Amino acid sequence: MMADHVLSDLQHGKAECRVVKVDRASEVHVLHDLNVTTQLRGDFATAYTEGDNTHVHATDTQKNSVYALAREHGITSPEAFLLVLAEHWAAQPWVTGTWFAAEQFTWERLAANGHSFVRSGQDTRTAWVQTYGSVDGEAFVLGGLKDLVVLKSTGSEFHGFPRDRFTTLAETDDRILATSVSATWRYGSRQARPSQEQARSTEDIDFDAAYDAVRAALLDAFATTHSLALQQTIHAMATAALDACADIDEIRIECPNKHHFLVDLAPFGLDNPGEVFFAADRPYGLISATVTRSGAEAEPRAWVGVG
Ligand SMILES: O=c1[nH]c(=O)c2[nH]c(=O)[nH]c2[nH]1
Repeated sequence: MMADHVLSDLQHGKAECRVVKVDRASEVHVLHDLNVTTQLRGDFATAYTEGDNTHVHATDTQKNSVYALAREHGITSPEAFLLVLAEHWAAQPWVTGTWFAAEQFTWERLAANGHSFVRSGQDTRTAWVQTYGSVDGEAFVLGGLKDLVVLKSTGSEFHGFPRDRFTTLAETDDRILATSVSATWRYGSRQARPSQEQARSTEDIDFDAAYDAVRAALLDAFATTHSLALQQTIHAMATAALDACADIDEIRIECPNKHHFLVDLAPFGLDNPGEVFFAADRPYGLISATVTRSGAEAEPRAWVGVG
């Protein structure tokens, strides 16, 4: 009976290792505050079928590796740190693939001295690295952000949509457009190799500069696009990001449409010329798209397991 069943998609690792690294090279300290998840793929089947753990790299060991490699290699950016983890784990026995994710929280240094900080920014930076094969196999790097909440109080319209017997939505040429942007982008494949030789090419990429350029482009496109639909704004943000950062080949954006409904104040003898809104929290529209640089190849393996 057992032989009829097929075991697949084995992965194990440690979720949400919170690591805070303080660079103390000068009196002006630098903080990196990450939430790291590790996952290994490989020849681990006998742990599942027989409880034989001979090949199982304990999730506790994976957690320890996060802290030890932070000390040995430092943390410059979430992407670079995940590449360090990938290089380490891809070289271990029985590992045929790896998957790492990180969130990075932002701290802003206070003016008083070099070692006091305030958490800043509601949005969170994200990154993923995954590898296929052992040391010289292929690796893919994604960067991103989530919870980037933006709103414009005019410059947004929505009309021309089909009407059927269930349609009640009024057409509008002036509404609030509000959303919480989740964006994930793929760095060009030349950057991503955990082997010694290819690791050098990852040094060519300034992941922090790329992140800053993409985030700024997303915000600028949101603000400056006169929107006829959130779909159009998403497309404008994605193309602006690709134009702003040559290091990325593909970007996925998902946006909830955070509806703001004009309140009918007529029962109170008041007009409402686009001033008083009810901010609904649910249900919300949910709109997404991927835009790939012209001529770049799609890399579905980069996105496996990335929600
Ligand atoms: O920008 C929008 N896109 C839609 O697809 C949609 N659907 C809807 O009801 N309102 C909106 N707004």
